[in-house]
Amino acid sequence: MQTSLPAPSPMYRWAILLCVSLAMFGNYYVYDSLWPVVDLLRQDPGFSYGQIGMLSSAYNIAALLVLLAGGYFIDRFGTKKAITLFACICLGAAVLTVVSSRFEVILAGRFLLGIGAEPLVVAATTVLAKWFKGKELSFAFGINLSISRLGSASADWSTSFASPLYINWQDPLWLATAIAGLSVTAALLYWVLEQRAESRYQVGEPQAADERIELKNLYKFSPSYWYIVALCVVFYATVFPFRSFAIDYFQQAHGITRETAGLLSSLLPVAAIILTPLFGLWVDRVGHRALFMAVGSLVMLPLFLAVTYLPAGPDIFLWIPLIGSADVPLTLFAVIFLLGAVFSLIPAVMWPSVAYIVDQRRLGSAFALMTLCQQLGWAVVPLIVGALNDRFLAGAENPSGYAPGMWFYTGLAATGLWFAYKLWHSERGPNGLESMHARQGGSA
Ligand SMILES: C[C@H](NC(=O)[C@@H](N)CCCCN)C(=O)O
Repeated sequence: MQTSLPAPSPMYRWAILLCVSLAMFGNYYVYDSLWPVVDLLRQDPGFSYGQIGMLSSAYNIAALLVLLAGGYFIDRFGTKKAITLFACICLGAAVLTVVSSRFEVILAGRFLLGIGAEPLVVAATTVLAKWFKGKELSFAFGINLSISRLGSASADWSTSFASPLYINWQDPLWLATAIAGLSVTAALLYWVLEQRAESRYQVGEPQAADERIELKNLYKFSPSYWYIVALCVVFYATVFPFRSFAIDYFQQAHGITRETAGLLSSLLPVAAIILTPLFGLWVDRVGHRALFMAVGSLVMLPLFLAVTYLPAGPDIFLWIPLIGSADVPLTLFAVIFLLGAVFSLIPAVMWPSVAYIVDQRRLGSAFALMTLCQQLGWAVVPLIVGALNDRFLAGAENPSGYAPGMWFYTGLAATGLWFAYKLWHSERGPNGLESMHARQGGSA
């Protein structure tokens, strides 16, 4: 066992965080770069909405197929090789998506992106857990997530800052390909830093050479892990699909314009960019991770019914610097702002919590399994909500037709609250997740 090496300096750890976050920025940018060219894809290659839907699903199907193997690869071959390989796959996917107008080629590009991008998220989370556990893990994860979400937001904003490219569908995707190149560069820099650290510093928990974990034990986890996974599934199965339907919902059910609806909806990632690291910093200081997750779930619980049944209230002036401004109904603003706060709080606490309850050697597998379960919920819920909206004839003439979908989201949020409570209940002891925070060294 190597225990005599010093711990890395804070500067070194933040350099690692920066490289990994830049790789994630590119990852999120490439994923979201397709949505602003949807209308151009419909005009020139002439794709249908059904085909666009397939481009979206191809990513999730690929992720479902590859995640467990991806987690194994990370734990078996290490994060240096994993991050670099997955970033290269994302770059290959970006190229494949842009080189041809043939639907099958673009579909293959999005499928390949699912193979690289989701395991890249898992590998990045594993790196942060290794380098920051017991220090400022939630804060570091929050910074990483903010930079990732900035990638998503930048893809949306590229319609403004790169507007000359939007004369055809390919040029914006070439920009995305260049940004995927930045991801690969950041991954290689991370490799160099990690390699250098191996001979100089003790990073993470010391491991004996013969401590390699057996494949059959790789996916055996405690009940607390499964409570976190269950919360993850219902949380993302609520927030991601709600976000997909939000702009249309605001237009149809609340009679606001597309521009205002878009601005309102963008409040969610914008709030997350700002608040996620702050919540991370807070939870690192005070611990009580399970309690924070329960509070987040509780805040989320009434939001979908509030947006359905509360009066719209007076208009307030919403201004997002560099993006735009509009008058928005107070109730919608309050609901989206609170949802944005929950979208910052729960991820900032939930993902790092796994690092405190799972053995470091199995973290890649643990994150991969959690992400796989997340994909399932995220894939199924939009189908259910879409079917409910169709069944109850939701639309501008019948806004109450959206209510069953909103009740469904509320049911999911209640289920999330239940799992957060179960987690809190099982982690209350002196060695539980509740008592771990940075000042204590944060180790289990
Ligand atoms: C950290 C978490 N990541 C995920 O949920 C990923 N599986 C999905 C990434 C989506 C890429 N646009 C998050 O983003 O909250």
